[in-house]
Amino acid sequence: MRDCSARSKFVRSWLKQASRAKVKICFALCAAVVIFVIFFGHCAIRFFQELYAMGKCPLNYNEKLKSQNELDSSLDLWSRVDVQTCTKWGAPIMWEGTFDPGDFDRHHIQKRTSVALTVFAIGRYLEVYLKEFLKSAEQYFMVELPVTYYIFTDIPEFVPKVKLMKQRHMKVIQVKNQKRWQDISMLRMKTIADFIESHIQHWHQYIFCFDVDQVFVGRFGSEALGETVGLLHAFYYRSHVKDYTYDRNPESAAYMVTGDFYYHAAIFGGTWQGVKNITEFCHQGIMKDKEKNIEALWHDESHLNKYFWLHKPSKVLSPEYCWSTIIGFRFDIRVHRLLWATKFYDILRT
Ligand SMILES: CC(=O)N[C@H]1[C@@H](OP(=O)(O)OP(=O)(O)OC[C@H]2O[C@@H](n3ccc(=O)[nH]c3=O)[C@H](O)[C@@H]2O)O[C@H](CO)[C@H](O)[C@@H]1O
Ligand SMILES: [Mn+2]
Repeated sequence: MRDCSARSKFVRSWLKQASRAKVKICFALCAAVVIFVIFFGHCAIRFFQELYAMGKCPLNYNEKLKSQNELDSSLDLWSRVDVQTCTKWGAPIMWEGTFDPGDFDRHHIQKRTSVALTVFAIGRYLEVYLKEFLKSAEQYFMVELPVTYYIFTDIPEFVPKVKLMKQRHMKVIQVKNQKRWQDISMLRMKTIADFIESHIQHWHQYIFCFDVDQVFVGRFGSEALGETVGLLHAFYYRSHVKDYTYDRNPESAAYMVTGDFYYHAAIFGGTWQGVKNITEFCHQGIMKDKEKNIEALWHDESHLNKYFWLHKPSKVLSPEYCWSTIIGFRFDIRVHRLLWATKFYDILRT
């Protein structure tokens, strides 16, 4: 009897000690996670984000896209099973490994494709970013094709001289500066729409519109060309749709409840007709908001997201096409094609 009660006493005290040890281990683990998150901040959160699966291409295994465009239907979508390689409406999402760069280049050289690149460098953005942007574009942007850079600036005389390759041209267009950086960013839509009407439609089949605060570091080639082209935002391509930062104000023309992806406005493109539709739509939305004295959460980007929700892009670029090293290493980003430059908002923005 006595033996039995001594044993149960021993077991109880052992259990007590074990549960105390468990509590201590749990506490230590929680503290480690909190310290990791505090010290590595956003990086820690983004590290865990990679574990969140992207959507799935709705085709059967090894099936090709059913596109009228022979190049899209030749894409090897199943060479990348770690990422989403097509959208639910059948547009390709361009990832390293899914396309043959030579096929696209040969096709566009034969079609005599000519590309316009628009970039705005207003105020201090001109001296800080434009030279590196242009120099790197000469190395990596559609190098097999004729390209004209259209540079919109308030101080044309400060545009840097950059040596251009054969078939490459540069034109500088003077525009007014604006009091607020938000207006500089938003007014680009109107300026681009007008310029397509007055000039680009007569000279180029395709146009790509870029932010200036970025640098090309790898091929950004003719595989990116399509009717309308949107870019997956590097910070959100593995986020849940409810975490996308769409405009949530029902009063705004950019208001969205849900969507397909979160697109980054630092790059968009397409045929001149496609980009004219995009930029006119965004400008009209921006003006409707101005009449109500409101502004969408992420300005032109919120309106661009609304456009691509209502009118699906015919091609989507993976975040390889505009990566931010702040996010850190990701297994699915096999090449960097363009990188965000360092942002100096406090000294650059008006
Ligand atoms: C992380 C982040 O905050 N992203 C938002 C921010 O992008 P960004 O922080 O990338 O915006 P940004 O400062 O690069 O401005 C957009 C572009 O407008 C031009 N520019 C702008 C200001 C200026 O004084 N001079 C000039 O030339 C320039 O080409 C620049 O690249 O703002 C955009 C406004 O559309 C979008 O809302 C983006 O989601
Ligand atoms: Mn930018």
